[in-house]
Amino acid sequence: MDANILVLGADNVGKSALIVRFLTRRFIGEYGDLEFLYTHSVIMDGREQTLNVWDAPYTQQDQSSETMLCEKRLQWADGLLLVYSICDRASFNVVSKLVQAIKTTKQLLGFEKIPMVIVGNKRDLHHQRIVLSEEGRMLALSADCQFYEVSAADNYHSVLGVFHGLLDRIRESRVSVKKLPGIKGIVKSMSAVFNRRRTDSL
Ligand SMILES: Nc1nc2c(ncn2[C@@H]2O[C@H](COP(=O)(O)OP(=O)(O)OP(=O)(O)O)[C@@H](O)[C@H]2O)c(=O)[nH]1
Repeated sequence: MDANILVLGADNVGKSALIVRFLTRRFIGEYGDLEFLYTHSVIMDGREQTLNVWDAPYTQQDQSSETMLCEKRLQWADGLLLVYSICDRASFNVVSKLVQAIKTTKQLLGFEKIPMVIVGNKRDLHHQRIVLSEEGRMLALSADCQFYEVSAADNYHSVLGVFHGLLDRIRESRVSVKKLPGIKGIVKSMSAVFNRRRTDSL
């Protein structure tokens, strides 16, 4: 399975840190503020898979648009990772706004539901915590997605869990789309019934 993962969130919440931790197991401290598209092969369930991870900045245009901010990005993405910092209330508000904007964009453009996870990063800074875990959990519940609190600085395995959780959801969504019969499937099953009748009556 190949997958495109779009990482969204306010500045300085640790988007690059999470991606670099996942891809290299390392936390290097400073990442610059460039926009990056990372392509990486991982072995999951014994199979090689290609992941494209887009570290997308939160632009002026995103901030001014309530609805269509993500149109092109949503078209590209198979899964979304929305990140805030537990020490930064404004970054949590950005994720709430993104959830709303994604919902509206999907409704307006008739997109399929895109698998998504919400991540509260910088868990190691619990003494500076401003956003309660409960608030993150409630937001994820309202967005019908999974919620994680992690520290890109402290813990590789929890970051790995975030990406694997999202990849599982992407895989599940592909299976459920395949299960829908679609028009071809319906025609196929109807002709199977008619053919059986015809052969039965011979
Ligand atoms: N204590 C702590 N610091 C972190 C953690 N994750 C990232 N940081 C720090 O937070 C700062 C911002 O991290 P980045 O990964 O550059 O954040 P970003 O969201 O990609 O930021 P932009 O490039 O501005 O969009 C850096 O100084 C990181 O070292 C974390 O889990 N804990």
